[in-house]
Amino acid sequence: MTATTIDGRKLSAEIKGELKEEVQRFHQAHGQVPGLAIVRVEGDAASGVYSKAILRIAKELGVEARLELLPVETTNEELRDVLLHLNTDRATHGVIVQMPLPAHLSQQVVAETLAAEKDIDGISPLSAGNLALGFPSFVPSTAAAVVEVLERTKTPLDGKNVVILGRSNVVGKPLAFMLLQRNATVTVCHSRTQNLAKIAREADILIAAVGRPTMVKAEMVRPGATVIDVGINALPEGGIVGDVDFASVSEVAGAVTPTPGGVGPLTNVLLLKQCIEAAWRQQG
Ligand SMILES: NC(=O)C1=CN([C@@H]2O[C@H](COP(=O)(O)OP(=O)(O)OC[C@H]3O[C@@H](n4cnc5c(N)ncnc54)[C@H](OP(=O)(O)O)[C@@H]3O)[C@@H](O)[C@H]2O)C=CC1
Ligand SMILES: Nc1nc(=O)c2c([nH]1)NC[C@@H]1CN(c3ccc(C(=O)N[C@@H](CCC(=O)O)C(=O)O)cc3)C=[N+]21
Repeated sequence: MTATTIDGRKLSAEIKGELKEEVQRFHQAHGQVPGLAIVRVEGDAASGVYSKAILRIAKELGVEARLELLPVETTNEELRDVLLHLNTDRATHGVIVQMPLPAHLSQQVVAETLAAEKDIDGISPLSAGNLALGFPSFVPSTAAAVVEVLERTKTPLDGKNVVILGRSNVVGKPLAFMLLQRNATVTVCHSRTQNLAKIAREADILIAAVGRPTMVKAEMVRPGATVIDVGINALPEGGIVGDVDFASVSEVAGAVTPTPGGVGPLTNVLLLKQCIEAAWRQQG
C-alpha cells in the first residue's frame, strides 16, 4: 500500500483564503484590523525565522503584526512589564511569546501574566484549564494544526484509537484533550513508556511529537493508519526531517504528513486564526 501524502501547504493556502475574508469582515464591522504582537527575546536563532514567518503571514492576511524584540539580558520583571503593557493595549488583540526563552526567564511568569483573552497560543493556566474542562479556549497552535489536518482530511475521530507520542505542554497534552473532546480513545506515550512500538501499532491515528529524527518506522504503524508527523528536526547538513521515517511509513500507512510541508505550514496560520478570533471576542 502506498499512503496518501497529506499536503499541508495546500491546506494552509485554503485556510489563509478563508482568513483573508474574515479579516475584511472584521474591518467592515469595526473599522480596524486585528492586531498581533510577537514578543521575542533574542538568543535562539530559529525563533527569529519563525517570527519572520508569522509577520509574513499576518501581512498576507491583513492582520497588523509587530515584533517586540527584546535583548537576551531582559529580566523577568522587564518581560512582565512588556506583557502588562500589551494586555491593556487596545490595538493588540493577540500576543505570542516565541519559545524557547533564554534559561533565566520564567515560562511560568509569562503564562501567568498574559491576559487570557489575548493568549492566542493557549499557554496561560486559564486557557489550559478551560481546554481540560472542555470549555471554549485558545489552544497551542501546533496542537490546533494537527486537529485541523485531521478535520480537513475528514479523518474519523469518534471512537478511534489515537496514539500520541510526546507529552509536552505545547503539543502532546493539549492534543490529548482536543481529541478526547472529539470522542477519540487517546493514549499518550513518552520517554518512559514501555512497549511503545506495540502501543503505536494499535493506533488508527498515530501522532509523533517527540523531536527524534525518523524514530517512527514502518513496523510501528498499523496498515492503513493515518500518521501525523509534528517533528521538526534540523539536520547537520541543513534542512529538516520529521519524527517519522516518511519513506518506509508511506508503504504501510493509509495517509501520512510529510516534513517539511505537513503540519508546519498550518501552525502559524492557526495562530493567526486564533488572533482574529480574539479580536472578534474583544469587540464583543
Ligand atoms: N510543526 C510545528 O509547528 C512544531 C513542531 N515542533 C516539533 O515537535 C517535536 C516535539 O516538540 P515538543 O513537544 O516541543 O518537544 P519536547 O521536547 O517538549 O517533548 C518531547 C516529548 O517526547 C517524548 N520523547 C522524547 N524521546 C522519546 C522517545 N525516544 N520515546 C518516546 N517519547 C519520547 C518526551 O518524553 P518525556 O516527557 O518523558 O521527556 C516528551 O514528552 C519537536 O521535533 C519539535 O521541533 C514543536 C512545536 C511546533
Ligand atoms: N510560542 C511558540 N509557539 C509556537 O507555535 C512555536 C514557538 N513558540 N517556537 C517555535 C515553534 C516551531 N513552530 C513552527 C512554526 C512553523 C513551522 C513551519 O512553517 N514549517 C514549515 C517550513 C519549515 C522549514 O522549511 O524550515 C514546514 O514544516 O513545512 C514550523 C515550526 C512554532 N513554534
